[in-house]
Amino acid sequence: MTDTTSPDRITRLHAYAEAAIIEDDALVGARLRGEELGAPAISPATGALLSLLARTAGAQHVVEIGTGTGVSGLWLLAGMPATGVLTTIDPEPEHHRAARESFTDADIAPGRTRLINGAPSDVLTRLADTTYDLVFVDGNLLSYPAFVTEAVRILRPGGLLVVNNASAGGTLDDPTATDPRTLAAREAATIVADDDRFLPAIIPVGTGLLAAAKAH
Ligand SMILES: C[S@@+](CC[C@H](N)C(=O)[O-])C[C@H]1O[C@@H](n2cnc3c(N)ncnc32)[C@H](O)[C@@H]1O
Repeated sequence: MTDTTSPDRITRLHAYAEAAIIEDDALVGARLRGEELGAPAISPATGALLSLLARTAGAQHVVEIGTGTGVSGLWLLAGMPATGVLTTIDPEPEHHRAARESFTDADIAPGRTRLINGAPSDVLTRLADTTYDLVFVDGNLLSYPAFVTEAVRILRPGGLLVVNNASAGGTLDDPTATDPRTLAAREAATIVADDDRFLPAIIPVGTGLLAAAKAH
């Protein structure tokens, strides 16, 4: 009988999940801008899953931490209703300029995106409690505990928290890894795991997604 848990098979399945997603010209352009500016984007399969989650959550009001050049934003917008608004935060003005180009290329109406340039930890504290349908956390791993704490606060009941790079680049499950990035990713996961209002799951796509639904 085939061993469905063999490392080879899992690696092939991951490769298939990524290769099965064909990105359109706007996404390809956004990804290229990210490579040029050193802002690595989520993987295609992660993007497809973000769209799926946004659509199933009926996400009208979405917050993204770590805009980059707009790859994850485009995937989120693709799953949101046409009236949905993406609020996306990044400290780098150059990344926001590139993301604006990406959104324009994809014919995203200007009113559908709110790009806030600033330190995400500061900007997040200004967002209202229990308002947002979905919060996508990306960007600086060291700040994940602060981001997740704020995300928990601003999500509405029934809202969805999605944390990118939940494996901290693959070190999270290594008990000997005690570097600050791994510790921060563990702390962020623990905040969610210890909060009885959340139903979490780790999804092995890209570098790992932590998804958690807030109780109604
Ligand atoms: C990995 S890229 C984001 C990629 C984007 N989410 C995507 O998939 O298209 C990380 C972004 O986080 C931003 N960033 C830098 N420092 C940050 C911080 N302290 N907090 C949050 N984001 C930060 C960077 O400017 C960069 O645009």
